[in-house]
This record gives sequence, C-alpha cells and structure tokens, in this order.
Amino acid sequence: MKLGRLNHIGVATPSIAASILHFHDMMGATDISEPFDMPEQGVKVCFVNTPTGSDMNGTQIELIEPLDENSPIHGFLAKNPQGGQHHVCFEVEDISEARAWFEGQDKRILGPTRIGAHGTPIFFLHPKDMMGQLTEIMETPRGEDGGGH
Ligand SMILES: CC[C@@H](C(=O)O)C(=O)SCCNC(=O)CCNC(=O)[C@H](O)C(C)(C)COP(=O)(O)OP(=O)(O)OC[C@H]1O[C@@H](n2cnc3c(N)ncnc32)[C@H](O)[C@@H]1OP(=O)(O)O
Ligand SMILES: [Co+2]
Repeated sequence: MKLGRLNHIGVATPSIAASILHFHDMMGATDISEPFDMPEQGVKVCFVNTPTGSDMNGTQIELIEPLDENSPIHGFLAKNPQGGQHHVCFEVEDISEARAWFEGQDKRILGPTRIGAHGTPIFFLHPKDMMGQLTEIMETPRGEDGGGH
C-alpha cells in the first residue's frame, strides 16, 4: 500500500451556512463550493478549497452537516456540539488493493466501499485502529495522477 495525497480534512458542523461564513469572512477563503446533499452518506457537503501548489492540487476542508438523526456524524456532534475535525482522507491508486491491505492488518473497515463526494470509491477505517483518527481512503480521481479534487 502506497500512501497518496492528503485529499481532504473532514470537519463536522451543525451548520454549513455558519461554517461557510467562518471560512470566508474569518479565514479569507475565496474558493468555496455550493453545498449539496449526499443522502446515501447521510450528510450535506461543502468544499473549502485551499490554494493550489506547484502540483496544482490543493487540499480541501470538507464541511459535513448531518441530514438527520441517522447520519454517521450525529453521535460526533452530540459529543461535540460546536463541531470540529472529524476525519482525514488519503488518496490511494487502487481502492481494492488498499482495502485488502488494511483487512490483512486486521483494521476494522466501516461498511462497504462506496462512491464518495469526489466521484471515486471510498471506505472508512475505525478511529480506534488508526491512532485515534477516523480515516477515509479514497481512490485518486482518474487523470489527476496523485491527487487533488
Ligand atoms: C461527504 C461524503 C464522504 C466523502 O466522500 O468524503 C464523507 O466523508 S462522509 C463522512 C461521514 N461518514 C462517516 O463518518 C462514515 C464512517 N463513520 C462511522 O461509521 C461512525 O461515525 C463511527 C466512526 C463508527 C463512529 O460511530 P459513533 O456511533 O458516532 O460513535 P461511537 O460511540 O461508536 O464511537 C466509538 C469510539 O470512537 C470515537 N470516535 C467516534 N467518532 C470519531 C471520530 N470522528 N474521530 C475520532 N474518534 C471518534 C468515539 O469517541 C468512541 O470512543 P470512546 O468514547 O473512547 O469509546
Ligand atoms: Co470525507
């Protein structure tokens, strides 16, 4: 398994609208996507794009707000009502190979591989098996050779 780019940091929030204001007005973010719903993941999503580097791929902040009480981030927000850093997402070249690698290391994989917000397959690893960090593994979008969005 070869580690790819840090694609995004997932930040849970009780209000994407309030978080957009924070990143725009307080942090000076100039490239923020329109929020959109992902009912199959139980979240509303919005990307805050950081400036691109020489490789033309900036890391994103992925704002996520629960769509309802069945959302996988409902419990996290119950414990952290203000929201906060929720997960990190690393890219890999081959999602099946990565899944087999982590399974072979006895890491708990949370649910099936599914299509994520960037249109490529993703899966999640339990934070208790990953040094306390909920970890999302995402296949690099084709044509981007190493990352980005
Ligand atoms: C936008 C789409 C997509 C993308 O394309 O990028 C996404 O990112 S969707 C993001 C939301 N989806 C997910 O998070 C799916 C995977 N998550 C889960 O299956 C669950 O959230 C969870 C990780 C199993 C947690 O479930 P929950 O019921 O909320 O908590 P538990 O009480 O079972 O937690 C057990 C234990 O783990 C600690 N914990 C929970 N969440 C986190 C976290 N985000 N980071 C670090 N640690 C976490 C929790 O505190 C418990 O610890 P103890 O209290 O010590 O037992
Ligand atoms: Co994510």
